[in-house]
Amino acid sequence: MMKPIVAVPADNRHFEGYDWHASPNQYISAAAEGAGVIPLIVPALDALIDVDAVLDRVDGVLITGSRTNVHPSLYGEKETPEHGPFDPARDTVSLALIHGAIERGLPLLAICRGIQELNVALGGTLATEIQTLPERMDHRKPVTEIADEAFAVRHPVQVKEGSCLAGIVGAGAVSVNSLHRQAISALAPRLTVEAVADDGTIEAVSVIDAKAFAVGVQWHPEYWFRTDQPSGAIFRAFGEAVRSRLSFAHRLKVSA
Ligand SMILES: N[C@@H](CCC(=O)NCCCC(=O)O)C(=O)O
Repeated sequence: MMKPIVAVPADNRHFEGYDWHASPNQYISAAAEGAGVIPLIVPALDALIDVDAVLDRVDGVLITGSRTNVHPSLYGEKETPEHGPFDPARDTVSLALIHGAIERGLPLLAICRGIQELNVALGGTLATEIQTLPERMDHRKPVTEIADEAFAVRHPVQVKEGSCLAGIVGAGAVSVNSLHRQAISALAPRLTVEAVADDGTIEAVSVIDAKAFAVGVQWHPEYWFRTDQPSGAIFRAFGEAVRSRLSFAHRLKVSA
């Protein structure tokens, strides 16, 4: 069977004097090696990207984390300095990929900014600077230049019995890393909670009645997919869902 292709929305970045459509290697490598798929970075060019044309050609969607935040106007809030920085072109492409993947039954894995985009795409809201809210832990990235320290496992989440994630990593406590200052506030009506942190932060969700794997996690399984069992299992499960979608589409084509 052909290798499946998974769409990954790019971030807009400026470095070396150029504007780039870029995606961090940790997601691209985890998709290629951990899930066994071909990652296809989709430029964040706002409405110039025909997302339907992309979705016609791919077998799954991986939404990455990013330092930027979803623009608050997309969930009905006024912009403040605390909401930034933004990447509105990524918002446009990413939210369209999420909508399209769910509609078409393409497997979807959404990580960090990705779970936040998934919640906003389906009508939920986000809280910002969650470390300032009563009884909440500090979920922000540790201050260090060493990536292994920044992405080190920091706190447990409780994975719910009977959830999609429990079928992958087991129910109960799973240790995760944490590099975010926003989190889900009002949960979108089509989402169900799969895991929570001890301070009540929603750490994982899935789409109710999804036609395929459709999971979001607030942590970063992509960083440790080679060495951490639950992280590797999430990427393997995503890869299996994508392969089974490709073989289903292939069978349909052959029988047509
Ligand atoms: N902007 C959101 C999303 C956080 C996220 O995706 N972090 C990954 C970036 C990690 C880094 O800073 O290197 C938030 O802060 O909640």
